[in-house]
Amino acid sequence: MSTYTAWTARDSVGRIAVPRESDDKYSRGVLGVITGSTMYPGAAVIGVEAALRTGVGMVRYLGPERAAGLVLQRRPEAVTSEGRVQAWLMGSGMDHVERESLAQMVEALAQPVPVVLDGGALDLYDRAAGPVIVTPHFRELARLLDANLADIAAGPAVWARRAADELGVTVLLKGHTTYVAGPGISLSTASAPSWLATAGAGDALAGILGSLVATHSARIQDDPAELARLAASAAVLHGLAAERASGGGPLTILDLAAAVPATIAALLRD
Ligand SMILES: NC(=O)C1=CN([C@@H]2O[C@H](COP(=O)(O)OP(=O)(O)OC[C@H]3O[C@@H](n4cnc5c(N)ncnc54)[C@H](OP(=O)(O)O)[C@@H]3O)[C@@H](O)[C@H]2O)[C@@H](O)CC1
Ligand SMILES: Nc1ncnc2c1ncn2[C@@H]1O[C@H](COP(=O)(O)OP(=O)(O)O)[C@@H](O)[C@H]1O
Repeated sequence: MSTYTAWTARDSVGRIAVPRESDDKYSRGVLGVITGSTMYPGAAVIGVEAALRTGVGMVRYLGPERAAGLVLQRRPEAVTSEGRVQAWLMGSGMDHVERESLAQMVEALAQPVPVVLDGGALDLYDRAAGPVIVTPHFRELARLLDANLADIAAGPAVWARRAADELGVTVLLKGHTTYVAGPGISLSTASAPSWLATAGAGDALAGILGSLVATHSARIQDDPAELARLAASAAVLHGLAAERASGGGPLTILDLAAAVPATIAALLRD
């Protein structure tokens, strides 16, 4: 039996790193990003956009050339040179079989920093030297565990917990309700409108989470359960930004990303 604690907007406020006077771009945290592919470059653009909108010192984007060009066109703030990072985000918009960035991902995974594994990089969890969070939807979790999709859809809370225990990582299982299971911790949140069921929504969540992880890298090393709290906070932010972008109607994912700064400002104010 898995008992989940509801994670709220109020709980999430403490997971937003507000810069101090003494901060610079490096001390705030640098997120390394290896996402997108020649086939799906849009996922890279969305993830980087969402990460920057969430507030991080720098994004280093190291994905395929076509995606890098589009990322830079949209976000010239992104840096495409290698260098030190406080966390990695990888896999969104990547085919899990034909991974053109596999060598870069394996090299990055050898670094002992926290890593967010999404989409086509989920199964690389056992190659990571640092703390890992995986962010599957139902179908991806079924593939990862070699389980039945219908069983997962019928009991996502139980399956998120089971996946965390079996794989030895923190799991964020996506859906109308998001379930997060980590070491000794199970959290759930359902702050998102169903308008969020649109392509690219998961890529934005991964970017928001990457940003929160990069700005709390040291805290995660000290307390492994912190990764779950950050993940639940990312899902809350994602849901509230979706609500703001939607206003009761349809939304696009870049509108969601654009709504993240005001969502954070409102959370910090209230
Ligand atoms: N902006 C970007 O760059 C974005 C890029 N993205 C990336 O795109 C890639 C390919 O995504 P995709 O959904 O096309 O994957 P695909 O393996 O064909 O199908 C997976 C399953 O879905 C089902 N299914 C599909 N269509 C269906 C339908 N009309 N109606 C009902 N079912 C349908 C289909 O079921 P089947 O047809 O087999 O019954 C299959 O089992 C992926 O790598 C993702 O990361 C996303 O992150 C979004 C934003
Ligand atoms: N019906 C829904 N209500 C609320 N949120 C949803 C709903 N369906 C999907 N979502 C959210 O949208 C996102 C979809 O992620 P994902 O399936 O990875 O999409 P994509 O691959 O298109 O980016 C997740 O954050 C999920 O929680």
